[in-house]
Amino acid sequence: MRETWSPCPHSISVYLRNSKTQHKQVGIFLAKKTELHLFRTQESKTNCMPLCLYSSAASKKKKRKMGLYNFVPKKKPKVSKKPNVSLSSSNEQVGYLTHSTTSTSVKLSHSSWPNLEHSRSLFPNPAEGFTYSQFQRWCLCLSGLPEDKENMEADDTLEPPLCSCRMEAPKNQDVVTLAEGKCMAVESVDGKLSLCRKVILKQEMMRPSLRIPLLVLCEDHRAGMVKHQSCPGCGFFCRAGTFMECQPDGNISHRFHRSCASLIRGQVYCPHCGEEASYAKEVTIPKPDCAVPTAAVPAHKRDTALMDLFDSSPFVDLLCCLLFKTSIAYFSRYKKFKLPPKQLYFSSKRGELQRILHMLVEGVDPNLRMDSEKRKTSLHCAAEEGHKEICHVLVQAGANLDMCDAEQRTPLMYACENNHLETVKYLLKAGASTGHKDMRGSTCLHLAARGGHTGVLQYLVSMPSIDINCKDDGGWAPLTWATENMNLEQVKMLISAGADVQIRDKEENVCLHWAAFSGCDEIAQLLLDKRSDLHAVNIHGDSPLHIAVRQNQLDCVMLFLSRGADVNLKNKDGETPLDCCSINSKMWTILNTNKKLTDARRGRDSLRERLLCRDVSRGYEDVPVPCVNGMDHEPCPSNFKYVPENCFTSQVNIDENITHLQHCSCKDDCASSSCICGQLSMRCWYDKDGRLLKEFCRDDPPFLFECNHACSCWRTCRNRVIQNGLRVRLQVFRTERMGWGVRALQDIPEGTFVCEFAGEIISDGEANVRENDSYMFNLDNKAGEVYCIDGQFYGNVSRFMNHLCEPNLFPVRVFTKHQDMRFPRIALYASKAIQAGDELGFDYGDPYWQIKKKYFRCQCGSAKCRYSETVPGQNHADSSVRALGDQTVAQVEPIQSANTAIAITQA
Ligand SMILES: C[S@@+](CC[C@H](N)C(=O)[O-])C[C@H]1O[C@@H](n2cnc3c(N)ncnc32)[C@H](O)[C@@H]1O
Repeated sequence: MRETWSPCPHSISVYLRNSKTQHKQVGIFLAKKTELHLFRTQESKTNCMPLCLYSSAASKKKKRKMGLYNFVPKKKPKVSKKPNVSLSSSNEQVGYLTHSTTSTSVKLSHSSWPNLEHSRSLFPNPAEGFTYSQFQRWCLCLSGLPEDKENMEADDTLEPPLCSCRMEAPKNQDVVTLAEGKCMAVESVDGKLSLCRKVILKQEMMRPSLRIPLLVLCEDHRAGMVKHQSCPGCGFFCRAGTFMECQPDGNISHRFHRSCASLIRGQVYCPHCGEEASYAKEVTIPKPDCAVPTAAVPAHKRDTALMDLFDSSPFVDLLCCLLFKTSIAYFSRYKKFKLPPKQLYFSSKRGELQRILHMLVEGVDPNLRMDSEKRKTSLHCAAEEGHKEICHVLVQAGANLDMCDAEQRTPLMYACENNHLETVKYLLKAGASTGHKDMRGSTCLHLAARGGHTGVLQYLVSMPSIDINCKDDGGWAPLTWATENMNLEQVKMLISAGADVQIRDKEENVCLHWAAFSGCDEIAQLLLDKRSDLHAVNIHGDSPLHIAVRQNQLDCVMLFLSRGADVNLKNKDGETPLDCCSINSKMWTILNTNKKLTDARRGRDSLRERLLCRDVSRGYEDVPVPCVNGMDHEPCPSNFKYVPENCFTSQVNIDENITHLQHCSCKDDCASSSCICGQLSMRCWYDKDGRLLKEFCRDDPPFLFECNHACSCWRTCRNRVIQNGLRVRLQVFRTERMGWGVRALQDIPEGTFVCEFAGEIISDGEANVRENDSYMFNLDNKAGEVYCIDGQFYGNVSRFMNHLCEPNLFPVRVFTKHQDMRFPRIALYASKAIQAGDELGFDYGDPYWQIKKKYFRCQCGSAKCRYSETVPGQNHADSSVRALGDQTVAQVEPIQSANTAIAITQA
């Protein structure tokens, strides 16, 4: 047995030497300012009981040598006054305590531990094999914490620690196995760290620094250890670069980093020999020819990714995975102290990393819930406190990232709520889900927005999986929270990340209502610039102006009035904004003046854009489709029934047989699917945002086949877009010359699915006998009976879309639930980037205009208009308006009527 064990930082280990000069650890000391407590190791059954030391008369004073544990103080103590435990009354020293953090050395004599006989009976039998255990001082001391610097500084017995470069520990098969028989040394070469993975020949372990566990080393590094070439401060081998060298005598030199010198009471000492470091010289070691390749750092992918996060700690950076695993294996052989499992939670709260490691080694369940703490786990607690490293250790030990506590919150939610950006980053990179909702329906994004944590919010919105418009139980989206909190920066960030300014809460308030409520005119202005509806009303009929007046938010009131807010708008109680403030107040005067001016301009104002209907879809779409008219007195169209999808009004047998389809097995992308008939490609044409890929041919678009119930993919698979319905904010508006039209209320990127052309599917025969063909879209099926979609009686928002000679939409035939080629769905996609406010339209096609040009000309107003030339004898300007729902059989022959149905251009 060698005399080779060394304590880790913060620990105080006590060793006994028997008559054969063997050392035996008998307990752990907890040092406080004025007292020492010795706790028994595993051989004794009772924990935390002060004990006394076994006395050995054979102990004699020896010179303190580096690399060897000994039981006497240094011959020439550098910094020491009398130990605070008065100890020896004779030469019968029995123990030497090394406290490596504070470099405290304490001599013990049996005179200070009078109950000698009692203690002896509790000690292990020296005949038994040696065991080793190391614990942090604070691990066992409920009152003393690891960084109890005050206590440490006050200790009068400070003395520099010595290195253990020449010590060797017995081999440990677990460590060798986990190190895969490769060297665990870390080299510092010109400031860069690299992990040596050379094959080891000897399995005995060494310890370059007391801060790290015992390592197995290759022959090269073993030799380097013996030559004191590793720095005892950090444990890295000083291979090349600038280091300090202490030369206590001519033959030997001790290398260390300047910053790793031992500092005691303002004095620096060599961390190898304890000599004053002022004698040490700075040396620059040239790079060796065969430096360890830097690429040889840990292989495990996940850990490598996670280690990137630990930039504050180079040691954890490089060795986290490897050493954690070896530590686990190492410590697991020496289970000595049992802490109650709940301690894991409290240690996670306090950031007690090493204690957590011990407990996990002891087998404490990292997913243990604390009933008294809302059933949180330790990971919840570490995330809440922002202890990133502890989160990592817990996750490595098997903690469930997405475990929910009693409030249905995940650890990530706590990190977000408490603004721990680094922990948030770590948990997300480790795979935490962003989609969870707590008991109030809040997601991480809500919590970050609610708390005003801009950094966390910014990071979250950059995650592809995030649903930026997700609502909590109050119907509030993150943008609503940011608006209510008056956080302009967050509002800007959320809007630029795609947040919907028109999103409504449970009371139908839009964000502008909340900006009015909180009185932030800058945010209100931003929302209005992003086309938020100034006249949106909530379930009480209150407009943002009502709210701003009631809250006495003068700046917002002025802004709304300057933007044309309606001072005469009545809410459900019949109140105008003027009724919401006290007569003759400043607010009242402003509003009253505005009202007078408004009334004076009534004639012109009567044609100002009015909201005719909040949602022409009557709630059938996921997003409302408002209808406004600022052009004439035409009321909201009501002569059709809104249908979000195609419908049949006569008996049609759709072939729903899709068993001949090879089921799609996509997970991330659907490109693997095969065709159904040898001609049709079932390739997924959508990108991760559900937009058509750039290479999708717009001039001659192929059929699209979306995944359906027969596929083996998830409902969330990316090859499902049009089946998810309308997602884009649209508005029906009165155009100047083309009757009703549709405009975008938001920016729409190219390739986005905008809406489906939905209506009543009728046969060609039926189309021929219908009087009005203005809303027909020819399905142009090649085989079997010919069908078209008529939006006249049954239709969705697309029935209002006009022809544009410079279209911004193009139609594509899409199949979702069936593959009956007679009945494709017609999906309209953005052919270019569309800005909020732009009218939306597609090309009705040449065949349409060949017939229609006899009756009216195109009014799209484009400089590139192809169908605007006047046909002699026709009053085209008038006919265009007449054509909107007025076209009769008299104007278009039935057979022509069917032929002029809008068709996909290329078809
Ligand atoms: C599908 S509807 C479009 C909605 C229609 N504007 C309305 O008010 O209901 C098609 C009809 O709109 C009119 N229209 C569409 N695009 C036009 C254009 N570029 N020029 C003139 N009229 C157009 C024609 O009367 C056409 O028959």
